[in-house]
Amino acid sequence: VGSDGCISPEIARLSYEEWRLNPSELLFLKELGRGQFGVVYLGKWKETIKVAIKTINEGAMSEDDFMEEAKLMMKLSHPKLVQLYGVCTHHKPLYVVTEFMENGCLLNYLRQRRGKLGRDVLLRMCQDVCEGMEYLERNSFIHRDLAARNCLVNAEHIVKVSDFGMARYVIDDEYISSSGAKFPVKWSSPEVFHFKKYSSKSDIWSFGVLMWEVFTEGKMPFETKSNSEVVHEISQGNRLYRPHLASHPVYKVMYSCWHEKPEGRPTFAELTVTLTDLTEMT
Ligand SMILES: CS(=O)(=O)c1ccc(C(=O)Nc2cccc(-c3cn4ccnc4c(Nc4ccc(C(=O)N5CCOCC5)cc4)n3)c2)cc1
Repeated sequence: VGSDGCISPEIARLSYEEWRLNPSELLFLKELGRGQFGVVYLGKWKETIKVAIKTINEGAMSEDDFMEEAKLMMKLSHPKLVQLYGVCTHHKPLYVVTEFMENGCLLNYLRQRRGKLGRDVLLRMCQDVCEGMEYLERNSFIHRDLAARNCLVNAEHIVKVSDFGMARYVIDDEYISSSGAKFPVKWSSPEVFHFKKYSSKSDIWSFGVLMWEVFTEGKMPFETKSNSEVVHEISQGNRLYRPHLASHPVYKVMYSCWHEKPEGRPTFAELTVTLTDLTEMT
């Protein structure tokens, strides 16, 4: 931890010297929205670099546990992961500073552009997410809340995975308890909504639902059903329908992610190959 109380990685992409995240070097420009932990701002760092600054409301996050994990999270670096630049523990609220993504979250992006995105673009978005997730799988890092709302789109319309692992630090019983209103049941595999047994194979289930979100251009899965009705449906073997924009080969891929047994589902490494083959085919 630096003298200013900030843990900060070297930001290799931006420069070669060690960058220290000093709160006095952060400039808040405008509010981007409200996240799970608090307000998210567009900011500038050292007057030049655009960043996203997530303020962490007191009581919203298990901060000590997060700080421990942050050191590892900063080492995770991949073109399809939203890069964590640093954390400022100098004062309250805590700031989590990441790479800025100009086009906001994937879910809103899909809804804003409904009817305007070709199937090839939708498939490439799924590939972007799959590449980021394959890197996490390779590093034995489980996301725990993969969904279109937790992916972001940059100025080049590249989709990146965000908030990986952050679900572990949320302090909100409605979100933590599998019977809570905010628990992401519609993105959860059976072993997760029954036993909270998280793995890269439960991330695969969520990825299948994310593919469904992409190919329905941002619809809510099981739109008319409550969480408990979804648990019943899935336990009966029922699954999400084929979106109109999804070809049968594309639907086969997302459907393979919803095998009842984790071992019956593909890995992200296998999915990146399958999705690339699909691109060459169509
Ligand atoms: C449950 S969990 O997994 O722990 C968890 C989930 C989510 C969060 C969280 O921070 N969410 C959250 C909420 C708001 C903004 C963010 C958020 C985070 N970011 C990180 C990098 N970039 C961004 C960004 N960019 C945006 C957002 C909105 C716009 C915008 O105004 N647009 C309007 C015009 O069209 C283009 C878009 C533009 C850029 N928004 C993140 C935190 C934790």
